[in-house]
Amino acid sequence: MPHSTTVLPLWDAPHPTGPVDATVVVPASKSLTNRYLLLAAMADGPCRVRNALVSRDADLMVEALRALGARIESVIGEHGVDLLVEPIDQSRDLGEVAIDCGLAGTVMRFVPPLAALANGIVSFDGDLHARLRPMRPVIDALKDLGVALHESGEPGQLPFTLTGTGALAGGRIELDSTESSQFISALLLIGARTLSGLEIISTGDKVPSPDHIRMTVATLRELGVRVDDGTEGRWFVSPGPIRAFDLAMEPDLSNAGPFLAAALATGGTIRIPHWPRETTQVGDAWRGILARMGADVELGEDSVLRVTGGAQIRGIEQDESSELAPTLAALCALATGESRLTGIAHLRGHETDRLAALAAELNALGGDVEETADGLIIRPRPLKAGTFHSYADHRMATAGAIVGLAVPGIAVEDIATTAKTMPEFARLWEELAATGGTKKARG
Ligand SMILES: O=C(O)C1=C[C@@H](OP(=O)(O)O)[C@@H](O)[C@H](O)C1
Ligand SMILES: C=C(OP(=O)(O)O)C(=O)O
Repeated sequence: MPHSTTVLPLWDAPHPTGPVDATVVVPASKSLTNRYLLLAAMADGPCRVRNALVSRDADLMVEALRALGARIESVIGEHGVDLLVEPIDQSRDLGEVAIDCGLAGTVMRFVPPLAALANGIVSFDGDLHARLRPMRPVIDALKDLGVALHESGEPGQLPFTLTGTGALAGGRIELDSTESSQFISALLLIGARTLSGLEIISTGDKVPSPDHIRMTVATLRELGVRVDDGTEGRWFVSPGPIRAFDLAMEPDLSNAGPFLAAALATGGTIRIPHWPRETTQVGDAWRGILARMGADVELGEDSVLRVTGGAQIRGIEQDESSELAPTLAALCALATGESRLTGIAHLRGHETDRLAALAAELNALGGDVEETADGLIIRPRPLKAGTFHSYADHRMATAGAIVGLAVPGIAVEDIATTAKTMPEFARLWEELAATGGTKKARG
């Protein structure tokens, strides 16, 4: 998809004149917050989601669940915002409700199966870019489960309307999840609330972002749901209650990525407190990735992750970097050797076609980025000043900010798009950059 022709504001990416040295408190995980919110709406009692993410995607989830009858109240908690959730009463007649999915994959994929369990006529739509994101496997799975669903836009995409009858029988669903792990997660999340449970079979060659499916399974098990994932490409969720909970959300380790990248891009040090010692978040992979790229990485007893960049950034070969890929690609463009990112063909169906967008933007600045069938080959070249377009994609905007640390004169279009998962990004980034010294920056 070409970048927007609408004139969007430009943000002068901060270009520190020396190494940064900062501690950054990263807001809560989108993937965890939106999973726990959805599960709270189906739980067997009131729940508390502590230190919840407050961002566009999380707000859209809250509004979607409220539209389906959940009562959600926001209170100030010990470490941030806590959300108190009273579950949905499936027998209550909702009438007709409309749900705005924005550009949130977790809302557009996870909420329709929940709506099928509620009692009402529920329509779904989202941003213009959202209408391009694949939805076919969720739509077909719901139809296979007997849900009346009318596609009112392009086939297999938003918008559509379904009629929930307050119950789903369950059964066996086959679906091709090559384009997103969220199709499988969406069904796993509601499986326990169907009458006979759900058997989910993945028919595609591979399931992308497998860490996110493991996160879904772990979250369900934590709340007492029985999930059999013993056979590759098959899951069975037993019917049963979802236990009410009171749990705190971890910081978003994927969103920690751009800040950690700043240590490498400037040869400085970044500390991220509250780094979980055990986690299902894909972002924990930063520790290994950044060490392989030449950084000193240490997770202290105090749960602070400290990353210090070296004199150079090493190129890397990385498979299945999932939502980490845009951040990684920006860092690879600043490296001294070639990088190959593989196993990320499905990024073409993310907020934008990320493979095309990254290649276009880095090459426009003088880079040498080649799109392959399933990823990117990035050969470092000296980059020049210019505009980095965001394509309504928060991770494109943060990739532009990373390039701006090393290259003077980068203007990032629509930095506000980072509100999808981190509304405070520009402020935190400016504070981080201000810790740079006065020596001339590399690049
Ligand atoms: O389930 C989730 O929370 C997510 C799954 C992944 O989606 P894909 O499988 O489409 O990559 C990831 O990229 C997205 O940011 C969040
Ligand atoms: C792919 C992403 O988001 P979504 O949850 O909208 O799929 C992402 O945040 O990188």
